[in-house]
Amino acid sequence: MTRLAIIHTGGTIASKPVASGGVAPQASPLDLIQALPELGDYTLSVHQPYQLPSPHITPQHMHTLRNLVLELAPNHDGIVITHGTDTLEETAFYLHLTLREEVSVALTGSMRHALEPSWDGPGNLWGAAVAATHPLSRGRGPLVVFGGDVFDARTVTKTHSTALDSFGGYPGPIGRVDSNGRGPELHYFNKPERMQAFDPPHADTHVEIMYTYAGWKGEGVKEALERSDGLVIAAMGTGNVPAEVLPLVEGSTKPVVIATRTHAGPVLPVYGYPGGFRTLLDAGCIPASFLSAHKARILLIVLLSLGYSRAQMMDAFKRVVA
Ligand SMILES: NC(=O)C[C@H](N)C(=O)O
Repeated sequence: MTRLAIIHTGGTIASKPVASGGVAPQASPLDLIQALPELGDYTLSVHQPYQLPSPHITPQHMHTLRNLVLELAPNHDGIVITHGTDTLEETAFYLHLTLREEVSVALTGSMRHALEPSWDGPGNLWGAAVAATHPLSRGRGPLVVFGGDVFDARTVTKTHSTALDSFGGYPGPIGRVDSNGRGPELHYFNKPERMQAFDPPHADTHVEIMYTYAGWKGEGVKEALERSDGLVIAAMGTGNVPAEVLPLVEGSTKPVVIATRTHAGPVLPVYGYPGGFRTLLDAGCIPASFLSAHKARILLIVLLSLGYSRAQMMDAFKRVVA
């Protein structure tokens, strides 16, 4: 039988109402497993390194998870990780950066909890189990499976705060898993680009994100650079910031990465006015390419923990989005 490991980390898929009000991740992993009889087709091993709402997940939790995946991979045909949806894409990207593509991992979660009439947990778990163990998935790196869509970990993002179909991203899904009435059918349209896996010793470097807005004069940049190991700025458009921000990052000894706050597209050195991305490049900033600010932060954490120089960081950011 196909050997499947399920790693439960919390999130709405593991949540139920709590006495203090609202819902929180408190359910036993067995509740979810029992809700999906199809898991009887697999030899299962069940793991729960922590049980957290995903806003409580830190990069160090991601690193623990990555080590657990490495431990389980040799004895399983696929690994599913259940996770809260709020930071699922950050964990998926950490795994994308730190696992070799042969390791078959699929992350999933749910938008409704088990006591709501439309609980999407079992269906999403089923899709993730099919994708994680399917021979066609091998070599595609960590995947995110949600509502039948299969996404690669680099481009996927949460696009809606409540809808069941809450994951998307640019350019979109790379595959689709459905039931044909007798069993699963998985199709791929695309293969994610991969790179060599980084092997960071830990993930506890401190990187902050600042978000640009019209009229920002760079309040907080100096303090953020003082207390952190590096900074990511979610800049406007192709990577531009108000003129006042330029002198604050110029010649910084800490790495400053520039991403775009738009939902898709790269940063590019088009504009040469003060604060235009061309001037930020001249000031020593590192382009995040197509990465969102929160994914650029994950990559910067990995590179800092490896002790990369600024030139090596520039190169790594280029290669992650080849
Ligand atoms: N749908 C969810 O899982 C959201 C939840 N707040 C979490 O990320 O843990």
